[in-house]
Amino acid sequence: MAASACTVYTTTQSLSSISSTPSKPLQQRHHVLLYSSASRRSASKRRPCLVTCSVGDTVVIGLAADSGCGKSTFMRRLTSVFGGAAEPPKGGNPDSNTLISDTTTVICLDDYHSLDRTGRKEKGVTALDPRANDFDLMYEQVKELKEGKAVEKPIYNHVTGLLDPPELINPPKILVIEGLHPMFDQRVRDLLDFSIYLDISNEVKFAWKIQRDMAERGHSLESIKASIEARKPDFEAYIDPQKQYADAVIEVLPTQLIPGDNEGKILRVKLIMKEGVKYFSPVYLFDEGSTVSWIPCGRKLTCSYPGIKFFYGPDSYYGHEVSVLEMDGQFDRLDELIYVESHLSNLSTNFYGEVTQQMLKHADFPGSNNGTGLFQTIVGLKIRDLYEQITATKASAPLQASKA
Ligand SMILES: Nc1ncnc2c1ncn2[C@@H]1O[C@H](COP(=O)(O)OP(=O)(O)OP(=O)(O)O)[C@@H](O)[C@H]1O
Ligand SMILES: O=C(CO)[C@H](O)[C@H](O)COP(=O)(O)O
Repeated sequence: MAASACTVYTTTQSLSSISSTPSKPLQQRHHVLLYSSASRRSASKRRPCLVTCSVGDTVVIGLAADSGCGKSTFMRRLTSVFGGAAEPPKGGNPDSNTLISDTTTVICLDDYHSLDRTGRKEKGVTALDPRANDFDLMYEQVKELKEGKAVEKPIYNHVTGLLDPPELINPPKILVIEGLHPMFDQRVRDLLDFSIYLDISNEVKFAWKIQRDMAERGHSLESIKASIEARKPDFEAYIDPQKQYADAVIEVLPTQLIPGDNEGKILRVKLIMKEGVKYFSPVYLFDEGSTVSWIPCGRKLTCSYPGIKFFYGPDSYYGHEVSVLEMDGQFDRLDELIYVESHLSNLSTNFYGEVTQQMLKHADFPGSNNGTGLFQTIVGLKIRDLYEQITATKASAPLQASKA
């Protein structure tokens, strides 16, 4: 990685001298944030790095999905690929949505809600509606972080439904912005080095919501149905269209191995990978560019009913050339995944069996026995590879320039 340490700033140094002048005063754009004016003022300031920071080295990843679609689980798999645990900022707001590890910082875009729960109710808008979100601030802060500058990011408190005073976010090596709208605003989209969309079909979303909200949160079946229905129009208008911009889409559908199944327990999962994306080369099964249908069950892979079926082939997705890897069914024995792994190529692993090792390490995470866990792990490894390629390119750039 390029060892381009930036200036060590002091807290007394004028902020305007170290950050570009915004097009309009930040205070003006904050008028709908509901926390106190003192904390609002501090949110509008960008605090410089207090120790050292790297300039423009932050790789930015976008992860879009509706609520309850597995973003947190995916993030836990991703941060694990880089090693070390991800934790909320130390000594900060206990209801912070941010997760920090040695390499990654994951920020939740719910923190850019410009209307709190009451505000949304009064205005009759959902959190999915762009009018309930501050895209100007999101753009400015993601840009600042990408440029190696620290920001004071607001916090949306899911416990109280209020906007809490902001928290300091230092520029990490990898910034993940996860939530409802990472690809909605073109300015934010253009800052992303890689983007992922978790596309959970309505049937599966419903099954997962029931599992979680009935078992863990005590909601009734009727209230879950009502909340899904209420979100649908805005989901279709503002969230779902973002998948056309994603570099990788993980699509989760009911199985086709059991006709008429609507339990949502056995899943058909597709990994849709865009061709021609810089620093990203799609994974393939057996032979790159061919169309392959594969049932691995037999002597080397234990499969109980209804078995496992893989598919791989080229396709078109929103007018883009893509490669699709699909897995229908679930593993009986996770250690046998090595057999499947050995038939996949371009996995960007550091050693043979790394995918299987990662999956075994997190066998207790939801989706570990099916394509959701497998493809999330693979995308995590591809992101590590992308990060390593970007930083290697940056590190060699001054060398190339000095040779010229
Ligand atoms: N791959 C999976 N297989 C089965 N169930 C899953 C899977 N991923 C997530 N779930 C279910 O969905 C629930 C929500 O998952 P998770 O917390 O990762 O989603 P989220 O998108 O971060 O949710 P939220 O935005 O509401 O915080 C889990 O508790 C689990 O019940
Ligand atoms: O879609 C969501 C993203 O997670 C939430 O519903 C949104 O952030 C509002 O949160 P809450 O329901 O806690 O007020």
